[in-house]
Amino acid sequence: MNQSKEQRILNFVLQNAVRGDPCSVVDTIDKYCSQKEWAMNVGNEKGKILDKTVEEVNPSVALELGTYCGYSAVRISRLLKAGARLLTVEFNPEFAAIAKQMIEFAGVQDKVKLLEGPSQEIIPQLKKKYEVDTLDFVFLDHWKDRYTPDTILLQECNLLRKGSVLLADNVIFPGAPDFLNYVRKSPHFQCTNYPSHLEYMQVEDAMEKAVFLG
Ligand SMILES: O=C(NCCNC(=O)c1cc(-c2ccc(F)cc2)cc(O)c1O)c1cc(O)ncn1
Ligand SMILES: [Mg+2]
Repeated sequence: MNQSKEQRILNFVLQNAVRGDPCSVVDTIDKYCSQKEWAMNVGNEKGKILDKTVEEVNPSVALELGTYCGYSAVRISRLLKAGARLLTVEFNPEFAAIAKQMIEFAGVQDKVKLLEGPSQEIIPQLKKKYEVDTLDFVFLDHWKDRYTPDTILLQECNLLRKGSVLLADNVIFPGAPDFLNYVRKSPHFQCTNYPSHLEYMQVEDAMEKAVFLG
C-alpha cells in the first residue's frame, strides 16, 4: 500500500534528524517540505512569530488545535518551562499516529499530550477529564471554519482568563474571515495582526493574535 505524504515526512525525520533534539526535527521537516513535498506545517517564517508569542506568554498550560504531523507541537513544547504542558488536538487518526511518533522522536512526549478527536468534543472535556483550570495560550491551526465556533466554545467552557492569548494561523490564506471579523469586533479581545507568508511559498498569509480581556 503506497505511503502517505505524512508518512514520508516522518520517515525523512527518522532518518535525518537527531533523536531527542526538537530543533533538528523542526529544521528537518522544513527541509523536506521546502525541497521535496509541500505540507501544511506552520513553517519557519510564521514559526518565528509563534516562537516569539510563546516566549512572551511563557504558558504553563497551552492548547493547540490542529496537530497535523506535530511540527508546531514540537516547536511550541521546546520552549515550555519545566512542568508546563501542551495539549494538542487532532481529528484525523492518520495525522495523529504520525504526530505521536514525531513527538516521541523529538523527545518532548513528557510535555505534550495528544488528544485525538473533534475539537468541539474535546474542548468541553478539558476541565474535568484533562484537569485544566484555564488556558494561558491557544494556537488555532485546524479547520479554518472551526476557529470562530471553537473560540466561542472556549469562552462558554470558562477556559479563558484575563490575558489568555489566542494565536491563529492562516487568517489570510486559506483564510479565516469570519474569525477575524469576530475577534476584531468583540469587546472581549485585543487583536494584533502579523503579516507573513504561507509556509514554503511566496503567497501572502498572516497570523492574528487575540488577547482575551475577560
Ligand atoms: O486537515 C485538517 N486540518 C488541517 C487544518 N489546516 C489546514 O487546513 C491548513 C491548510 C493550508 C493550505 C494552504 C494552501 C493550500 F493550497 C491548501 C491548504 C495551510 C495551513 O497552514 C493549514 O493549517 C482537519 C481534518 C479533519 O478531518 N478534521 C479537522 N481538521
Ligand atoms: Mg496552518
